[in-house]
Amino acid sequence: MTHLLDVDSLLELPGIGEKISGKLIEHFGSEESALEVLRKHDVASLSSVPGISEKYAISLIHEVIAGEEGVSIEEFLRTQEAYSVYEKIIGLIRSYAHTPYSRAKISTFIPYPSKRADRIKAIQAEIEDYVTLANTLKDDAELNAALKKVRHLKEPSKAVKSRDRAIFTDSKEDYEKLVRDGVDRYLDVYFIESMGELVDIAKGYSQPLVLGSRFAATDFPDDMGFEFMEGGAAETWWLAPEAVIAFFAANKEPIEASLRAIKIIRERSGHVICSQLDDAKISELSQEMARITPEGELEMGVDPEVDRLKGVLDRHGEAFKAALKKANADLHERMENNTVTLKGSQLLGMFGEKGEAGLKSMLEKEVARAYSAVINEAKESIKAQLALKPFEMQYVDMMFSDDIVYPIELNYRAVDSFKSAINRQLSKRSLDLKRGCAKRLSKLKTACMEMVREVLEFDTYFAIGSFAADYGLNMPAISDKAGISISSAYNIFLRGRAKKVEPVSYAVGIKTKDTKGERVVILSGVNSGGKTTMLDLLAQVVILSHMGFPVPAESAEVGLVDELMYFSKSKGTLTAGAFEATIKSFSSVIGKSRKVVLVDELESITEPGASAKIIAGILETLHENENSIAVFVSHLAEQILENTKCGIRVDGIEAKGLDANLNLIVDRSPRYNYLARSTPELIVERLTRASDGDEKLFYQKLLGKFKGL
Ligand SMILES: Nc1ncnc2c1ncn2[C@@H]1O[C@H](COP(=O)(O)OP(=O)(O)OP(=O)(O)O)[C@@H](O)[C@H]1O
Repeated sequence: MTHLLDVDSLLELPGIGEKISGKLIEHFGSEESALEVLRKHDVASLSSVPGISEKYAISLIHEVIAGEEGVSIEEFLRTQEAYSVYEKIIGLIRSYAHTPYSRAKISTFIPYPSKRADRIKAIQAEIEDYVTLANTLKDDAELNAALKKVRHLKEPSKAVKSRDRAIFTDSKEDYEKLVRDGVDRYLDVYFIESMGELVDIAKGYSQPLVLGSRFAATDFPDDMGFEFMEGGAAETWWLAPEAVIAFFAANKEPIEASLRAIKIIRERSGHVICSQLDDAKISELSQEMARITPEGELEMGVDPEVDRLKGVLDRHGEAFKAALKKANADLHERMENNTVTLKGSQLLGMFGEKGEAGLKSMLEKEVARAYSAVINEAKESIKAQLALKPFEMQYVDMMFSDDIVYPIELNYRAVDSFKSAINRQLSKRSLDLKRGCAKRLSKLKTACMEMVREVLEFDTYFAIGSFAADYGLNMPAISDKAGISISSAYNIFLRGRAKKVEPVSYAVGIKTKDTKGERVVILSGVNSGGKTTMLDLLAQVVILSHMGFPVPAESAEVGLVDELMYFSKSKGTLTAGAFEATIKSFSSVIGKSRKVVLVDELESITEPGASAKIIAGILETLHENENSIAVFVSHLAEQILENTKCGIRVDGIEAKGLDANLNLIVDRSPRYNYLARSTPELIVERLTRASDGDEKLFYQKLLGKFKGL
């Protein structure tokens, strides 16, 4: 078995060839990152690689575990039925997980053999805490809703590049660092070698930033607006705060959901989670996250000035249009109501030397008052509507012509200057605020990623705890010698299938007040009594307890083994070839290894006489192995016992009678040392009670035969 810690190439791992290795490296970026995913047993990430199914990802992780722990799932679950029971249990637990990550991770829990009793006990201790926790929190709707939104954090896939800002550097080192940190995804970054080159390219940007001191002393044209900064020292949060914020913005939902989940878990259960982030850090991170939108912008309400400027940009068009419309209407109305009275001399002046010009200037004076009044009203309304500051009003002033024009129109150049001025203010103020935000967030990135990982890990254990709490499971006592004893137990697969599940008690290989700890037993009983259900239950108990999980019993003791063999009922008499194959598969019971063997009605593989001999032989072999226990369900107990001399116990599930609805009343717990017969008598009694007339008389006659009448 290959341990991952000793491996530096994926190809050294079993199950990974050139093709898969290539896919993993391409997807995770490097061989080391791919190995890290395997080391973390992260099935969800593995199965997100195109071409890798979840089933294959799970089997790869099982290989990894086999290498790390020196155990393998196939060595424990030795038959297909044993594996099916394991898979069904895992399926049930998976339905309690809230995230694809934890759902997949649950499939990495496996049963351990007896040599890993330490591991089993360690898992037991951990799971027990989560069962207690789940009893408090499993139905907490808020917590469940929050957990559903948690997923691994990812680097943002798309970046919006600034068109105004760019970084120029003459240092190859600085340039490479900027590219490495992903700053070039958000701002253009240039490596420049000459001043001429710098000036040429920088012309295209309104906020060029030069890193390094080489060009600082140079005289540049004033209007280029260069900002200079020492290279090396500049951090990403300052140079491109959007690069830092983008990560948190893209992951806003899972981060905020994790924060909510942590708060609920801490407040409502006191469970220790994410100890590296105390309550103060959690609130700091929550506050920072509340400041940014999923698009990486500042949330409304963070800064009133940014909100005002954004409001101006959003609403200025409408405000200008409305003010202009009103100004024209007002001017029209004022002039409608205006009459101009001319004195006689003014009237005569019209025909004098200055003629029309004199009249126009006289009328202008009359209109000017009304014009300036409506223009002033328009400006005031724009100022009030957009909450403009005095210096911003300069641009508004320039929008209206001093000369009277009708209809009044806006000077669109002035409108553009106004918009640019507002935009400049907004980007400067946002940049300052984003830098503050990015500075604080950049310090929290590692802790934040760790936090989300822990919450996902929490959900895995919380799902196991919730499953155990929901099914009322209890931790079994673990012992050394092969054996199982369960009391008030029930088969978890019956839930939802049987109307009312009756708890059962049973023991094999462990001494109780009714048994001597016999290790090999035949379980006989009425049809539909619950024998198969009992075998399934025993398999569940063996698997769950070897995983370190609680079992479906009020109390249980389980002796650790190394293998589980479960053979289910064969569907009818087999062909000679299939019969041979089945007998061969039973040769695996040979050997002294510690094992639990469960077999359901092996007799149906061939005719009863031959079956009884074969079963007797197998039971004898198992009886010789001190380290194994076996339960064989069979209707041939008497014939089997005739074929062997070794002391095999026979237990029975017995029908006690018929209930008011003529259904069999079965005591589902096997009676020890009791050969339960199939109960044709009860069937005949049922027919008697359910019929009348001649038919009833006929059944009564048959019943009489049973009663010796
Ligand atoms: N403890 C129990 N509580 C409630 N219902 C049960 C219980 N055990 C078994 N049953 C129900 O009884 C029915 C028969 O069970 P099962 O198939 O295990 O019987 P069986 O003895 O193996 O029958 P057969 O001899 O016909 O194979 C099933 O429908 C099962 O759901």
